[in-house]
Amino acid sequence: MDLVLIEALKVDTVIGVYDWERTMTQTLVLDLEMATDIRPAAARDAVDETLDYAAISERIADFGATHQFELVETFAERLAETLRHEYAIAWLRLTLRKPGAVPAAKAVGVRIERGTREETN
Ligand SMILES: Nc1nc2c(c(=O)[nH]1)N=C([C@H](O)[C@@H](O)CO)CN2
Repeated sequence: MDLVLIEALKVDTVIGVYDWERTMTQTLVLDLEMATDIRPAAARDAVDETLDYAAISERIADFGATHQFELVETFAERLAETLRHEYAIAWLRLTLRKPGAVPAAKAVGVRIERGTREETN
């Protein structure tokens, strides 16, 4: 199965478990792999035959701007549900990092995989 990628996408959102985090926007960094067969799009050279990474990046930015969660787990799960509902994504791997949350770490976060990844030639 082929993958459409979005790497190191910055997403501004209100997120965190502490009171001080509820009054400010923080930036999450997102990596997304989405399984799809790219051959129809390649054959026709047509963006409407594939997962449009520009449109999906805008959708993710809008999701961040319109939702507030405490946990990165909740953000990841709800975003994955939303994308799989709105786009033909059979399988995805979403990595969500919260840079600076643990000063001694480069980043902390979660990685989830949802759906079924079919292997094709
Ligand atoms: N597994 C998680 N642990 C923690 C989270 C989280 O979202 N998932 N969040 C926090 C705080 O919001 C922290 O990021 C503030 O610096 C702590 N642990």
